Parts: sequence; structure tokens; C-alpha cells
Amino acid sequence: MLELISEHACFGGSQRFYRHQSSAIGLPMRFSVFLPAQAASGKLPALFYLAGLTCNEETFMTKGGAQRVAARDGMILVAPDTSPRGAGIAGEAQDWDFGVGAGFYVDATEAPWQRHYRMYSYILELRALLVAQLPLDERRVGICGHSMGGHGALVLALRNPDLFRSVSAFAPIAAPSRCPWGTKAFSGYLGADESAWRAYDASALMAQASAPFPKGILIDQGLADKFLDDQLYPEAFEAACRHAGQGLELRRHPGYDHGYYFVATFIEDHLKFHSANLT
Ligand SMILES: N[C@@H](CCC(=O)N[C@@H](CSC=O)C(=O)NCC(=O)O)C(=O)O
Repeated sequence: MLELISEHACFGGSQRFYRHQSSAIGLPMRFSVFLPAQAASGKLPALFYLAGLTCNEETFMTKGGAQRVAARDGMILVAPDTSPRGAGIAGEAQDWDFGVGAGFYVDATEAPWQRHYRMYSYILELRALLVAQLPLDERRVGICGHSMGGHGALVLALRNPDLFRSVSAFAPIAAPSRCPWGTKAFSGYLGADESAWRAYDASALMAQASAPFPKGILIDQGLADKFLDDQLYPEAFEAACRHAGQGLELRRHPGYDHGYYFVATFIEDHLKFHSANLT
């Protein structure tokens, strides 16, 4: 059951915040939805947006500047939280890049995380729930994300191209098995056996895929991003796409950093990309 926490008129539509009991997580979870006015008269395409480290279900809706375009083009926006909250694990909020706000969109297998830190399954649960309860067109759902959320979006789409028919990302952690954020998260959530990491590494998944997105993938990357050299590795994903024959538009933008001014600058292009792909 969805509990509506708050609702705000926004560009002729409705910005909503919900809470529900997640079976994947085993705890209450929050998410936000923007419903454009067109949702009153039928099912619409939807875009899931996965946010990055330290973010929550509010970040994208308040900083991304996406609602104006979504209202114009008739697209539903969905922004989940980035981790369980209140799991009661000692030290879970101690680090900003692991634990609370840093679920990494994986299903943890290691104690003490494996009971609640199941964000991969949670996103699939939320998709099914919203298709059943809100006017999302099940055949027209895309996914996008930023940084940790860009990693999540690529992985969820590559593993479920029938559920997420269109995918894009902003500054994704594109090869988490080889960067400090990813190795910390994967060691903690998935354990030391690196073969288990491949299921959550977009570059590794793409290298073994057979071009699942015929209309291409869109990635934007700022060249003044302080995390670019150590954490993101877009060139690894680019090489994997080339190997797989997967079309990729990887746009490199001089002067743009890692933050939401960058996301807000290019979000309209992403919504247009998904609208065109989901038609
Ligand atoms: N606290 C960190 C910075 C954290 C940060 O930059 N988070 C990014 C996502 S990074 C990868 O997932 C973010 O989106 N933050 C929200 C925002 O409003 O910018 C530090 O000290 O560097």
C-alpha cells in the first residue's frame, strides 16, 4: 500500500512523496513521483531516476529541474531513495560512500547487510508496484541515473532490457569493480570474490551483451568532474559498447563538474532521448 506523505502542484501536474513497506528491503521506503497533468487521461511513459551517493528521494526533484520538460512532454518521473534507512546496523551512517545513502543498487550477500540492503531487487519491486498503482505504461519505462545512480541505471537496464527499454546516465560509475567507491561497496556488500561483482558492473555486463538497446545509450560526462579520473571510467564502458556493437553517445562537456548544475543543464536532452526511444 502506498502512503501519500505530501503533494505539491507543479507545472500543472503533481509532485508527490510516498512511503510504503518494501518486501525486498523489509523496511519502510520513500520515493517521489512527478505526475504530469496528462496522467489524468491515460497511461504515460515513465522515467526512473536513480540518484547518487548521499542523496535521497527528494534530491532529483528539487535540483534536477526535470518537471518542466516532463510536464510538457507527458512523462512520469520516479525517484527512489538511495538505500534503506533505519536498518539498525552499527556504523551504517558512518561513511558517506557506504551504508546509508550508498546502497549501490546491489542485493547484498554479506552480513550484516544482506537482510535489508537489497536495492537492486527494490528498484524492480518499485517498478512493479507503480505500474500496478499509478498510470505508468508498463511497455514504456526508461531508467536514468547520476554517478552511483548512473551505475545503477546501466546495470538495471542491462540486466532487464525488457523492463527498462531505454537507458541514459550522468557521470556514471561505469566500471565499479576497478574504482575505490565500487571496490569498497562491492567488498562490503558482496564479499571478496570478485566474480560476484560482475553482475553489478556495467562495463563487464556490456562486454558480454549483444547490443540490447538498438536505439542507443546516452551518457553525459563533465570534464571538470573531480571524480572523473579515479572513480568513473566512462572510457571502459565506451570500449565495452564498441566491443558489443552497442550504440553509445558519450558526450564530454568541458567545464562541467559532478554536481546538479551539470545534471540540470542536460536533463532536457535525457527526457527527450527517453521520450523518443519509448515511443
Ligand atoms: N560528500 C561528498 C560528495 C558527495 C557527492 O558529491 N554526492 C553526489 C553523488 S556522488 C556519486 O554517487 C551528489 O549527487 N550529491 C548531491 C548534490 O546535491 O550534489 C564529498 O565530500 O566529496
